[in-house]
Amino acid sequence: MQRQTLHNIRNELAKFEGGSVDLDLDDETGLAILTLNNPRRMNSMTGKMMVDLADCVSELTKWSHGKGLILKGQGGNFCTGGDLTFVKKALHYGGEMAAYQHDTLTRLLNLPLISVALVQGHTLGGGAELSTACDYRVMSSTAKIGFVQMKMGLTTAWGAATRLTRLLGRRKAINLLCSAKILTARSALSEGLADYVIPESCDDELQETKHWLLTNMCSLDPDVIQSLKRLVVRADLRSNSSYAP
Ligand SMILES: CCC(=O)SCCNC(=O)CCNC(=O)[C@H](O)C(C)(C)COP(=O)(O)OP(=O)(O)OC[C@H]1O[C@@H](n2cnc3c(N)ncnc32)[C@H](O)[C@@H]1OP(=O)(O)O
Repeated sequence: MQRQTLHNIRNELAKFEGGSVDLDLDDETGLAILTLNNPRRMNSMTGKMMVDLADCVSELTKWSHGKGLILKGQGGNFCTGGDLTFVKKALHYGGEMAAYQHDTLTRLLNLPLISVALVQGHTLGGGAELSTACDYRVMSSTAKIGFVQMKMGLTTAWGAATRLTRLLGRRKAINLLCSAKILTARSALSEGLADYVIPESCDDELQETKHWLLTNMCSLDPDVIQSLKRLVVRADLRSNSSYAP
């Protein structure tokens, strides 16, 4: 989509206030923490949060010290999708909102950083979609995740149908999207949607996720990691060139 069009959508979305998306860069570890911050509404996303997220992703593209990124929610839940108060007011703007989120989440997934969604508490609808815009999903043992949009008569709108199909294959993607079932962390792990379930005994899940990322994927220099991720993105785009965007 044209940058000018995205710019116009951005100006409209910014009018729907509430919450924020906050970015913390740590040059020493090379890890960035991206936090969805609307905890009274379970970190569901307002228009302003969509704009914040787009800005954070743009800032991350310029971060030369970066190796990894953890996307999380504030206060024990990841995200319950679109903020329904905002979504109801912006129903006439659904197509534009979807295009804007699609652009942001594609840029997020293709960042030259290894990204992990720390899935805690409720992760529903658009929240489940957001989690698929990361390379990996680490889940709290009590977390639940579900693509529940169809219960509201909606399809996924933030690109998850494409990303889930790439991640799990057609059969599993269709099943998760068309059943709207809500998976426990254990079921998500066995389906291949989650990559690691944090042990119940853990008392600092963010620290555990940082450790998992640093030891498994981010032990090399930032230059090497960023180059490898770019190669993987290029290979993925080439092998999926027949997909609609
Ligand atoms: C883009 C399209 C989409 O994302 S479609 C999917 C939209 N999301 C949903 O349908 C989830 C809606 N929320 C729920 O079903 C429940 O809140 C769930 C997550 C099951 C939690 O239930 P429970 O533990 O009883 O908490 P609760 O309902 O009292 O919620 C606490 C406060 O959070 C709010 N909240 C939660 N999710 C949203 C949301 N998506 N948009 C706006 N507000 C949300 C609730 O309204 C509640 O607020 P309040 O305390 O009543 O002021």
